[in-house]
Amino acid sequence: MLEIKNLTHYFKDASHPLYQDVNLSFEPGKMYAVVGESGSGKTTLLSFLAGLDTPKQGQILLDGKDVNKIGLGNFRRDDVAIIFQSYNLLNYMSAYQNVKSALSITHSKHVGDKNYILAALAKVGIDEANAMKNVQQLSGGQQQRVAIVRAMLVDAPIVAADEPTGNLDAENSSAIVELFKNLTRELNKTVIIITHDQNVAQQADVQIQLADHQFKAN
Ligand SMILES: Nc1ncnc2c1ncn2[C@@H]1O[C@H](COP(=O)(O)OP(=O)(O)OP(=O)(O)O)[C@@H](O)[C@H]1O
Repeated sequence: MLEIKNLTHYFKDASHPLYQDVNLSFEPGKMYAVVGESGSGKTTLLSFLAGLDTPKQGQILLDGKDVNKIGLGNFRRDDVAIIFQSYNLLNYMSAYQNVKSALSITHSKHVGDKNYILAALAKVGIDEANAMKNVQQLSGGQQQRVAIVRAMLVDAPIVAADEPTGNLDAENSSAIVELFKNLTRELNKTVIIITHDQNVAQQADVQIQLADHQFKAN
């Protein structure tokens, strides 16, 4: 379980904190949507949960262990996979090679298992012919499906996504979130998505609203 304990953060002025003494837990097998007005601190929160930055006060714990004790480098490599709005696939490679190289970097036991990778891509609607094409020949929705498979198949228990449907139309975006949700349960991941899209947020198991220096989960 991923936990936030007594988190307080401000950038310049301690008397105007972005968050003040907040606590929150994220369970495996659940998808969380982080929502809030522009400037409410969604991206900053994700940067703490993904080990990219450290809050001024408080702790981020994974299974009871402070991520600073795990080491932020180790935490980022072993425990977190990140998905970006712009997919961030390696654009000189095929979909298959993109997933395979992520499994290789993270020393996954599935790295040599071509059928395993192709089956995962097929499940999200990328057939073998598309899996072997250069990713630049795929549509935006298809590329985001590849990015999701890539993040979900590595062993990391946490998947963090910043506006993963920001570049997609409503239909594609709903399909992508449904896919996320199914994979979250199937692979027992903790998935945390920042979104401005109310429809996306409503598909999550838990919505976390950032407002007035606090987090409200419902
Ligand atoms: N490195 C920084 N130095 C100073 N202020 C920062 C820094 N990063 C973010 N901020 C400020 O902290 C606040 C929260 O920023 P953050 O990007 O987390 O908000 P957000 O909710 O993700 O916004 P948006 O929806 O517009 O992306 C903003 O007022 C921003 O200007």
